[in-house]
Amino acid sequence: MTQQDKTVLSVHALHWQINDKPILADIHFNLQEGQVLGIIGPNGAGKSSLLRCLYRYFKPTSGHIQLFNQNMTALSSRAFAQKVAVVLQDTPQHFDMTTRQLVALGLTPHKGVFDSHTELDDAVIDQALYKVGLTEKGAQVFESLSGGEKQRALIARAIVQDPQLLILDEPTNHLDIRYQIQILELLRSLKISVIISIHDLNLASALCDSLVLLEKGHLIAQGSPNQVLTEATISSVFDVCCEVHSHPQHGKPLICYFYGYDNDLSCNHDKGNHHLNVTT
Ligand SMILES: Nc1ncnc2c1ncn2[C@@H]1O[C@H](COP(=O)(O)OP(=O)(O)OP(=O)(O)O)[C@@H](O)[C@H]1O
Repeated sequence: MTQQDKTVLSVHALHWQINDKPILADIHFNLQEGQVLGIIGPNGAGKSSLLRCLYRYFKPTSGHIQLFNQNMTALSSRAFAQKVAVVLQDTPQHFDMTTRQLVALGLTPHKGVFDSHTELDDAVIDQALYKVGLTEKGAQVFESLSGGEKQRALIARAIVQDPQLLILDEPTNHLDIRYQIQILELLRSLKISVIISIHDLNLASALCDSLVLLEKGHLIAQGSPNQVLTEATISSVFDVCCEVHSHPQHGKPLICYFYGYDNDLSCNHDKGNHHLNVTT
C-alpha cells in the first residue's frame, strides 16, 4: 500500500465564511489510516466549524476535502454514512426511545429498506453497549440517562455504524475523568481513524497520535503532541502560563498550569522560570 492509499482524509486550503465573516482560513492537514487526530484550540477558534465542514453540515467556501482519495462532495448521503459516523455535543431529543433503540439506529446506513433485524444485529448492539459500559441501561429511556451516559450511548451508536472514520465533537465533555480516559482508549482500540475536538490538552497529549491547533480560524501548528504542545505555543495561543514536562508513564507532554489570572500576569519563558506577576 502506498502512503497516499493510507490517507483517509485530506484537507487542502479550506476556507469557510458566513455572512462575509471568515471563520476558517487556509486549513490543511491529512489524517492517516488508524490514527487519532485531535483538533485543539481556545473557545471560538473554529474547532466545531471545521468538524462541521468535515461531516458535510457546512459547505466550505473554498478548498478541497478528500475522503479515501475521493472528492467528499461526490459521495451520496448513504455512501457517506457507511464510511463516516459522527458524535455531536448537542443531540436532537429522542423522546421515548430506549437506549438500545437509539444504539440500533447505527445499523440504518447498512440496511436495505426490506432488511429485517437479525440476531447478529442484536449481538452487535449488545457488544457496543458493553464496550461503553451501558449493558444495564439498554431498556432505559435514552432521555432519562445522565449526560455522561447519553454521551456513551451516542458513541455506542457510532460503533454499531461500523465506520471507517469517526468524527466526535468534544466527546469527553460530560464524562468523569475515568470515562474520559476509558472512552478515548476505547476509540483508540477500535483501530479506525478518528477525529475529535478536545479541550483537555493533557488528554489530547496522551491519547491523540497527532494534533491540529487552531486559533481564530487559522492553523497555528500541526504534528505530534511533542511538536505541537510546547510551552511557547500553549502560552501564546491559550494565554496561560505553563510548564511542559514529560509524562512519567507515556513520555508525551504533560502540561502543568500556573494560577492567578485575576490580575495582570506575565510569564517568563526565557528563563524557563514561569511565574505569575501577581500576588494571589
Ligand atoms: N452559524 C454561524 N453564524 C455565525 N457565526 C458562527 C456560526 N458558526 C460559528 N460561528 C462563529 O465561528 C467562530 C468559531 O466557532 P466554533 O464553534 O467553530 O468554535 P470552537 O473552537 O468550536 O469553540 P468552543 O471551544 O467554544 O466550542 C465563533 O466566533 C462563532 O461565533
